[in-house]
Amino acid sequence: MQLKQFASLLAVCELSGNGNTEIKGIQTDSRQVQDGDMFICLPGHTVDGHDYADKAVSLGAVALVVERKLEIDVPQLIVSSCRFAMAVFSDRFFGHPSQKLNMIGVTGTNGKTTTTYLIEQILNDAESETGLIGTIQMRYAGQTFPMSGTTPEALDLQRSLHHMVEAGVKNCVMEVSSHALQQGRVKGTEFRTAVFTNLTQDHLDYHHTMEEYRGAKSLLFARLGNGFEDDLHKRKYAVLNADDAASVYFADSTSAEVITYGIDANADVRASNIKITARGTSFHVDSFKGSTDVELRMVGKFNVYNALAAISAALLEGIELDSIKRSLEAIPGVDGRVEAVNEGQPFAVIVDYAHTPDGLENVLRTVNEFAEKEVFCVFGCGGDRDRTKRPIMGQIAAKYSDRVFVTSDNPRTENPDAILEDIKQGLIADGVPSEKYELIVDRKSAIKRAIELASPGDVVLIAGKGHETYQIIGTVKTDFDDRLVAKEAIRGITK
Ligand SMILES: CC(=O)N[C@H]1[C@@H](OP(=O)(O)OP(=O)(O)OC[C@H]2O[C@@H](n3ccc(=O)[nH]c3=O)[C@H](O)[C@@H]2O)O[C@H](CO)[C@@H](O)[C@@H]1O[C@H](C)C(=O)N[C@@H](C)C(=O)N[C@H](CCC(=O)O)C(=O)O
Ligand SMILES: Nc1ncnc2c1ncn2[C@@H]1O[C@H](COP(=O)(O)OP(=O)(O)OP(=O)(O)O)[C@@H](O)[C@H]1O
Ligand SMILES: N[C@H](CCC[C@H](N)C(=O)O)C(=O)O
Ligand SMILES: [Mg+2]
Repeated sequence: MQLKQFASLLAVCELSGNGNTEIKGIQTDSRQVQDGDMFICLPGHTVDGHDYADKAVSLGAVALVVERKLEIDVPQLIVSSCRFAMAVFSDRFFGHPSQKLNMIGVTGTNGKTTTTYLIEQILNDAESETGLIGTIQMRYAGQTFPMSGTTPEALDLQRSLHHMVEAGVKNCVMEVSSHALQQGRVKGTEFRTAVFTNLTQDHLDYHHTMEEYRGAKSLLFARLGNGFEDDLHKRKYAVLNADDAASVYFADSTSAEVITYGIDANADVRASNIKITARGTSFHVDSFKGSTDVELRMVGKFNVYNALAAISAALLEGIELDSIKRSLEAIPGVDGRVEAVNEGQPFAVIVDYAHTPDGLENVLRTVNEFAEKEVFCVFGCGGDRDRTKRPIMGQIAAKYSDRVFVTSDNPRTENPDAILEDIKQGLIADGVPSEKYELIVDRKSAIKRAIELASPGDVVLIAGKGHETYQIIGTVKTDFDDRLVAKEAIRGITK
């Protein structure tokens, strides 16, 4: 594609230099630039991409996209927003891939990864080749790719969607984070269905207030378009959680047809007769396409919500309820979500990714349902992230556990002890007796200590890092896997 063709995609775009310059690829990271690339200078939260333009050119960039003209002798497109230009250019360069895929986006504070996994499985079982993008990985057509975050930047996203199209993928189910929505990472991506899981506190470091956070999430629904089509396959849907108050706001934000799911409130897809055991969760579901009973192998009432969201999205794809039921019942669970660690010890050890107040409360309520004796909770909170959730999570841990081991999550560039102190403030405010909790900054020691103190019939919940196989302390990422650390600790006591 030539530079002038990119220029023609925007109303406000000044072309400086040779418009016939051939563009072989697009890059936003100077370190990745190859010969013939166009380099887009993104003004970031920490550094400004404009400062890396020289480096990009020295590595072979033949054109720049900038918000202010740079004194570099190379053709440039001067635009008002490089982020917006990135979305438009990437979508066009890769041939509008989202229009060739059936896109299902899932947003919400908790449950996105789980819900996308359920939808992926149901669609794949129905022989509709499906790609997945989210926190744990990206995968399609038998290949898996690691992810550095939950939702990729527009450029990486459009490139990946293009590869999916080339690989013959038909559907793509992806997690859409509030950061992504706010930063326009999914601008240019056409979704057929947008699914909302729930809205509870998280990310207030970034979105400042719950209203702002909700506003970011609403963009997914607002951008759906109306999809008032005779052709069923072109219609658009908003799948909303009837039991979450934010759904009313999202229903107002969208022109698409709204399908609701829930347990308490009346809904188009509704569960009843929920039974939770240590091995799974069963429920009855009534939907606009019939009724059935489902036996999930995943525990927790929250997983009923995730299953209902997946059932709703799958029914909209025309998949039979019986087939959906079979797929859901076959799913063993999602990596690092209520994952049992079993080395033959006489107590349960559960690793879970709960890293928000609501997530922690849900998982603790769940383990309390099957704990024969005491519940021990090992958890921490991530550094350089929402600080206000820390004392609240401390209070929740103390409320639903018999013993709490406050430790480090990913401290990142914050002082790990200071994070533990923030959590402790919640415990003090609630008058939790000091014998009930310990502050152990080293996560491995905290896990070891909880496992050493556990007695037969107890449950040790290790929350916050789930599938993560690393720990970030400062800017250094080292290998760390809660499941492996727990196994090692169990072997230590059973030797
Ligand atoms: C706040 C935020 O979202 N930050 C993201 C953002 O970083 P940034 O704006 O700070 O970028 P920057 O480092 O200032 O760089 C600006 C530009 O200069 C370029 N650069 C930089 C250095 C260099 O040598 N050469 C160069 O060209 C960069 O490639 C970039 O284009 O753009 C980066 C590149 O895409 C992301 O990696 C980074 O995610 C950071 C690591 C992050 O932690 N993001 C989290 C908060 C996040 O987005 N999380 C959500 C999940 C949340 C949920 O649970 O719901 C997610 O979707 O992952
Ligand atoms: N529907 C739900 N409601 C509340 N909590 C949930 C729900 N589903 C999962 N959880 C809790 O949240 C944790 C994370 O679940 P999951 O990874 O599916 O969420 P996510 O939205 O993808 O998270 P992230 O924002 O990190 O991508 C789980 O380990 C569980 O403790
Ligand atoms: N997607 C979440 C993941 C948090 C996981 C937790 N282990 C942490 O590092 O804080 C976030 O970016 O806030
Ligand atoms: Mg996720």
